Amino acid sequence: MGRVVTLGEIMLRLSTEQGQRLQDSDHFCAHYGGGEANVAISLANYGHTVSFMSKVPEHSLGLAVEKHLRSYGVDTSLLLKGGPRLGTYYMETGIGERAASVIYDRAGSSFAVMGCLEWSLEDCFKGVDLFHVSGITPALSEKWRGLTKELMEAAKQAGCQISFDINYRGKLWTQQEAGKALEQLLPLVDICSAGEMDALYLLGIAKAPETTVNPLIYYYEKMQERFPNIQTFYSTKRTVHSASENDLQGTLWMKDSYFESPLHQVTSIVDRVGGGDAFAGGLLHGILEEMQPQAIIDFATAASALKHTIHGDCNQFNQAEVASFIASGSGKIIR
Ligand SMILES: O=C(O)C(=O)C[C@H](O)[C@H](O)CO
Repeated sequence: MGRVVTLGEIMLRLSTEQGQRLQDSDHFCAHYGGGEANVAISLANYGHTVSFMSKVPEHSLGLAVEKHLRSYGVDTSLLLKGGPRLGTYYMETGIGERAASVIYDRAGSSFAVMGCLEWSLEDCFKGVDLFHVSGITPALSEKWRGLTKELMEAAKQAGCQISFDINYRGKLWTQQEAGKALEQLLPLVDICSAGEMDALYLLGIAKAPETTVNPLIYYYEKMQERFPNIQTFYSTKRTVHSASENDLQGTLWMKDSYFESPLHQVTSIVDRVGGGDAFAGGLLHGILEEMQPQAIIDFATAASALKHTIHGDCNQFNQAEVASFIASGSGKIIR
């Protein structure tokens, strides 16, 4: 089992009941979530030793976040307390033809307004195998662009592998801002979640020629040419039939070869937020456990499919449960 640190913002999510509009709701379901916190929880579920680096206010909501993380076995010794507020987001839950929609209320949060690194970096990364970050953090402020890079450099110097999920959030920054930041950050990365849209719109890679048999392989190769330090790329291919029915397939570029999982026909989706984080968590688990590439992508995709059956942002299945879901062939899998 590995030792992992993830960094990012965690928020209170308030979501409507299915069939309700946000403006008409008189009650909400409360969950806590954030891309990198969700990955931390997945990895802790699989038995890794995981710490989550963030900052939350010193009041009941900060305490609730701490309890949430600890309930999944995530170490909170790097969770700083203080600052003005906890970021929040509202979700109008989707159903059928109507997709879910999100409103962020996170400006000025304790994490977003951090102006310097308040951790002792030597202690953070000593003995740590993997440091996981996502593009959500540098999107929060100009300051965080620099701080993210400093943290990645410190982790790298301490011998950690660096995992980065591009996780582009158009509500937080423009494609130009993201592209510029990625040029700075990706040279430090070993494992990267990036797909066709990221290659085209953030990294400025030209569209694959019409004759390309598998454009994704083309984009993975082009991204690796640009950032040869990145040995592993991964992403999901999702076909959305409705808010409650998606086809999901995981893809992986590793050891200069392409792997893809069986196609999962995910129906009766309860909550797809965090599906990508469950996928990343499964992928990183496979890498930490030195599984074969095909087994890694199968595990990660199955973990993501399972997450879609659970309310809230985080994956709540352990290693044995994901493995038995794969073994039973349950769910609709097309091979
Ligand atoms: O959108 C964000 O910034 C979040 O971190 C909220 C969710 O937890 C995240 O989108 C799930 O990937």
